Amino acid sequence: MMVFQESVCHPTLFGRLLGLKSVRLYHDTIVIGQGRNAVTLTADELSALPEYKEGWFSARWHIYSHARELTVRLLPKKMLASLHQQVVKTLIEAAPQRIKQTHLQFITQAGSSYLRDSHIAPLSARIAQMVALYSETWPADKPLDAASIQTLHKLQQVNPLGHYAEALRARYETLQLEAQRHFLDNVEANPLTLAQRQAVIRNNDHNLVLAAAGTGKTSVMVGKALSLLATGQAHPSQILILAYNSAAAAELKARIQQRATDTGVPCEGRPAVMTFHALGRHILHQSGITPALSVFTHNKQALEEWATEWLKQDIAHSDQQLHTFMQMLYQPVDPFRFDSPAHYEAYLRDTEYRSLQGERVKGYQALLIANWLYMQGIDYTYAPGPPANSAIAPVDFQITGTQVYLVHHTLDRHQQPQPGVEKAAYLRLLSETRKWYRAEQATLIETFHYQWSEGQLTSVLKTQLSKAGIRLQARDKADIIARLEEQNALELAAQRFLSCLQAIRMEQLDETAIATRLQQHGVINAELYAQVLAHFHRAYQNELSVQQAIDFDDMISRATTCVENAQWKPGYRHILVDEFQDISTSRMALLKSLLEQGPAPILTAVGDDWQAIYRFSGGKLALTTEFERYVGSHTVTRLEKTFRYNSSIAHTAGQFVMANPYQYKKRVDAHEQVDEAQIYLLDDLVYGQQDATQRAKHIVAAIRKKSPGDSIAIMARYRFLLEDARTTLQPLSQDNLFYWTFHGAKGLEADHCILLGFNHGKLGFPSQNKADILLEALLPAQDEFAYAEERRLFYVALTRARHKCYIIADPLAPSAFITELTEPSYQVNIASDTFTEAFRAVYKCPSCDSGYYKKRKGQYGEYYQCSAQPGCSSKPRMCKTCSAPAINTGNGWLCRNPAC
Ligand SMILES: Nc1ncnc2c1ncn2[C@@H]1O[C@H](COP(=O)(O)OP(=O)(O)OP(=O)(O)O)[C@@H](O)[C@H]1O
Repeated sequence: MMVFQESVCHPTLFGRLLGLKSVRLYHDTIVIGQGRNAVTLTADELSALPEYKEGWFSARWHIYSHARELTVRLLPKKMLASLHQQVVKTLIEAAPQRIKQTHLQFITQAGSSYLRDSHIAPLSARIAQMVALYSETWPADKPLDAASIQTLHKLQQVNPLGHYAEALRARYETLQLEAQRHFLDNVEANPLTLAQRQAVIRNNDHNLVLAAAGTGKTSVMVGKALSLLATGQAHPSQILILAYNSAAAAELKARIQQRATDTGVPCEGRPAVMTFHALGRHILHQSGITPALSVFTHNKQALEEWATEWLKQDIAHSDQQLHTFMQMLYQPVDPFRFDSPAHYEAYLRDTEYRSLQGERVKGYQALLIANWLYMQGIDYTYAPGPPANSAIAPVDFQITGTQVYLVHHTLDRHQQPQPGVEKAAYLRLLSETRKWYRAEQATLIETFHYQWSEGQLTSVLKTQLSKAGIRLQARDKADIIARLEEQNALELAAQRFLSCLQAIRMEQLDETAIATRLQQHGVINAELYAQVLAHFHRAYQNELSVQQAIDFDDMISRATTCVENAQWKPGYRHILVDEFQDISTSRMALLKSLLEQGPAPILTAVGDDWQAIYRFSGGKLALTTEFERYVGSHTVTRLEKTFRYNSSIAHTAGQFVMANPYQYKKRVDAHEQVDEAQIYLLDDLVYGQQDATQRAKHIVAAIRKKSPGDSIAIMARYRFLLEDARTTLQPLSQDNLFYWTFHGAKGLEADHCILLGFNHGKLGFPSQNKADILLEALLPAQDEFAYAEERRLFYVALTRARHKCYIIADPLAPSAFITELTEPSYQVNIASDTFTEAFRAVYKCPSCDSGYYKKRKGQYGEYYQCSAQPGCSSKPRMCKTCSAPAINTGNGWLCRNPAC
């Protein structure tokens, strides 16, 4: 450090009268002026030698730093000259040392370590300052020593550093690849590939290791942790490794320890390998916060009971809450938002609206009317049936024991029906209907869609019914609540609220954010829902404080607060995160707090955007795909060589996942090249009967015969399918036979995989279960490609197999994925001609266009039913000649089989 001899130079008398400033040298600083307005510069900040300028009666002094230029005037010549000489002398004397230090800093940050983004600007500025100070303004009469000149010259050649960063990093990598060659050859069972080595060596502030399935992410995690220890870059306690779940954490921990022993890397106090939750618990514990874990975390039933009871109390509390609840019980839907009546009908087919009275009604607005009538104590008959005269429209309600009828029209204020409905025809029918009721001397009460959208529906109903002489006598609230309980409505609503609550907590949404999300998703009554959900969230938090307990989300969010408030100081210098594609907003917040509050730690995030399958539990894929935006500038290393599966599986699985244009494009090379397709598509027919698990059993037996020692995994989207398979396969030896759900198979591998359950429908794959629009809006955003997450899940499933993958599917009701896989470009080995389009066309339901006719067994023998039922109620017969489905054309039954 440069230190000045203390001295001061006050302005001349004239200068003082003008209020000009003094200059003082104190320790290593130059202080200009006095008191609060004084400007302070350290000697280290000077970017050029100061300039002394003499005038007639006084002198002035110019000083330069990187950030500013200062001039002090009207100073006594002699005093300023002496002060100036001292500063110049100090700077000159310090030159060789300062240049050396700068060089050392350069070597440390850009030569013997990976140049970090955060080091570029400060180091670059430092070099620029040295160059400016010691080469540009250097006095000719005091030559700099040769070594310093040479060093300065070298530094000048790589500045600005930003331009040379990649070259410097490449140089570092080359040196490290050589220096750590032996270690990286042996740290895992197989020598690491070049990309794996680069992922180990690269230590930018933020590092994203973007991989594909089976490319050895685990090897990178193990190799990186041990390399940091072996090269002395970190002490074990300075490394934190975060795994997605405890099984993965345990496996990683054991593997690191084993490999450390095998390679002789000292690993006492081995790196912390844990889940985000375990880290949260650790931080809370160390911060002296040790609340119990809520009973809700391990007893879902207790949680649901609490939520149901809370809802019950809440609606019992006020009429307004009950009213709100009744509006929210079913998701409001606006027929005018559908582009055709067919789409609206399809939506209605999939949604069952059940009124308080118990009947199934045709739409949301009819439901509101039915429930309102019930709550007002008015007995009614729903859809009393059209009168004999078929020229009039059917009405919706008849008030029991009266000639009062009620019809709700889907018309807007301008008498416009919903899109796709012909206005003239609608109005003609309406006019006929009115005429008919008038002639019958019956009262026809009419309500309209616009009254609902303008919030007037119930007040209109009230006025109209009173006018028609119907007495309204509100039912007791307790009766209504009892009715809701009988119908399980409170319990179902509580379950729905709880799913939303989970998303709200993982996504860390407040009331405004909830409302915004709901509005963006076009949810009707978004603000009302937001209010109620925020109210429910507060009640939940309150309940946890009453229990003096926390849940898993708290474990992470409260730990984040502890780190942010400096209640707990992180000491990690390296943070490695596995399965980064699945981390949630709240986990990211904890990670960010560690990065911001720690000793400038280095983050290495290892993930595969193709394998993001945990959106339902908060996994936010955008954190990976928009890493720059969420995390910051970074270095990407791609692992694109797979060791698990062959080129056939790599081709089919890769093409399948990349059919979604929103996924990253990757070229996955397989270690093992094969000429023939190794993914087989098989039908589920065994001796003419459909039985997928029997088919699986035959395949297992065949594999066992040919390759007795090989492992086999039976895999399905749903656990219940695995249970069925287990029962069927029970007689076979269970050695080396595994049963995995597609989600549970993440990270696992087997020689052969048999995949089941590719039906069409809600419990098929892809699942056609329509997600709740509320939950959809609250979960992390996803791309618009249909079944994007299910598609990734299929990718995970396909890539578990080392050798062969057998897909068993129903050719009569293939799911969309199977139909897609039969395209020649996928190069799947299709082992049955039942998957041809011509064959499928025979079974395709012409009524709903999405289902297939499936054979079922009933008490009177076999019959066909559409796989989209209950949404589709098409009822084909079985052709007496060829057993294919036959449909009613209006002129008789026609077999769908063209060859019949
Ligand atoms: N450099 C290598 N040379 C040979 N085999 C390797 C190499 N790296 C990893 N492997 C092997 O590749 C297989 C897959 O590795 P690993 O399970 O780490 O992959 P992964 O990227 O985690 O896959 P997934 O994401 O699908 O779980 C393992 O059998 C592993 O031993």
